Amino acid sequence: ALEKRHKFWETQPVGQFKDLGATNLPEGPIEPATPISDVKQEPYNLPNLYEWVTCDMNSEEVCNEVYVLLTNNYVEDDENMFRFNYSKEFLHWALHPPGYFRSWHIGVRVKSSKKLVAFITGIPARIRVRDEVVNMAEINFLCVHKKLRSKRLAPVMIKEVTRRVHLENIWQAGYTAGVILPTPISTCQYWHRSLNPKKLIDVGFSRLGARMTMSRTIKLYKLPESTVTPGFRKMELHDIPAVTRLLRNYLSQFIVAPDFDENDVEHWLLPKENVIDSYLVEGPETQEITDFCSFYTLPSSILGNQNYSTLKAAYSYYNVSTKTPLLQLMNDALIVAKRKDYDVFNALDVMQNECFLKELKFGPGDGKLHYYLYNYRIRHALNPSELGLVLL
Ligand SMILES: CCCCCCCCCCCCCC(=O)CSCCNC(=O)CCNC(=O)[C@H](O)C(C)(C)COP(=O)(O)OP(=O)(O)OC[C@H]1O[C@@H](n2cnc3c(N)ncnc32)[C@H](O)[C@@H]1OP(=O)(O)O
Ligand SMILES: CN(C)Cc1n[nH]c2ccc(-c3ccc(F)cc3OCCn3ccnc3)cc12
Repeated sequence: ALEKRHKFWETQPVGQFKDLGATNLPEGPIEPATPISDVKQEPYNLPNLYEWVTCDMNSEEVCNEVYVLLTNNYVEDDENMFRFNYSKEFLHWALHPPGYFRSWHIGVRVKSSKKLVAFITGIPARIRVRDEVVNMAEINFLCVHKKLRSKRLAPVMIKEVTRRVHLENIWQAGYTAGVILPTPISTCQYWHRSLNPKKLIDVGFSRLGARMTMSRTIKLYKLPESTVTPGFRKMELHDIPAVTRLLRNYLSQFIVAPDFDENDVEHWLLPKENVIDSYLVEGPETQEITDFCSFYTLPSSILGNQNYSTLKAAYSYYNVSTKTPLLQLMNDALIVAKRKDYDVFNALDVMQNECFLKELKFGPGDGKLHYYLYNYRIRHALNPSELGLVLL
């Protein structure tokens, strides 16, 4: 990463690789906020053929155009065998949290054909860094059509979303990526737990272990039909206050974590079919909520396989254990995911996930996920276990 020139990122208020050794730089904002009147009022220039469009994700038609762009042009694994296939319901959920700004859902169209060829989004989020709660934008879904790659469109998209975020008097952002950019605040490993090993091997996601037969592999990953924890049930509307208390308390131990209130918990954690699943453990006598686990649904398209077109994947989201061992709680999450026909359960090594990954038969993924803050310096990179933030 040191010899690589980052012509765009070297111009941005982010930790720079050249500053890696320096320990005298203060933690916190890199550039000060400016008066809104000093923010560039008009959009950045796009190449002539293209125009900006604000995407109303409440419009079925626009949401579908975004869905089609991402389905064909969004993130692939390193071997280009799979591509994220976020559903329309998922995109609607991901982009409409409390206080969202439609102006932060930014598209680029071809002027003549009106075809959507690029996209980038921001959503507002209160993120605590140590004991500072910072109003940030979470940036996601940056996508340039495969035919328009390597034309330096991404820097323009990034500058435009930055400008629109600044207009709302927000000066920091958080984002994650599979690529190394100046400069990660933490680098996490992702892990996969097979639920449908036969399909995973058929599509090339997994390989049959040495000295393993298919039937031995199926038996290795077998799970019980029903969950084992007494009082384990789906989260419901009336659980929001208790889940908020439980989650806020749990997340307070991490250096970087969302500062969720009840409105945020209602949006991000109340179950939504095929989008977000949340379960909790309610004590028998006291009705006290002692534990919580959640996962989101993000399928991947399987590129070039005759028998299957989609991998149904669950991604570990926020989990809290105060009474039920995290190992047992997450095993119940696996049991639920298997029963709901997921092929694989994914998790990052963030928070306390390290403690269950190996024991629950997760295998390491083939890449890393890097976490970034924009215009906010962290003196030392964090261990994944110091991160309490999961981005979609
Ligand atoms: C205060 C508010 C602040 C808000 C903004 C905060 C910052 C938000 C930042 C965004 C966070 C997004 C988070 C997110 O969405 C989750 S990460 C997923 C990103 N999307 C994909 O991987 C989809 C498939 N790939 C593409 O669509 C294109 O390859 C993209 C569009 C990725 C790059 O298009 P391209 O045609 O391949 O490339 P050029 O246009 O020629 O541009 C090359 C320049 O772009 C830099 N680049 C490449 N990938 C990047 C990435 N993932 N983040 C940031 N920068 C990235 C690259 O280093 C180079 O700059 P450098 O020369 O300096 O090295
Ligand atoms: C987080 N969010 C910003 C999407 C995103 N962008 N870039 C990424 C790179 C890796 C992961 C990731 C995160 C957790 C995980 F268990 C597996 C992952 O990727 C596997 C490789 N892969 C990529 C596409 N299909 C399969 C997500 C992302």
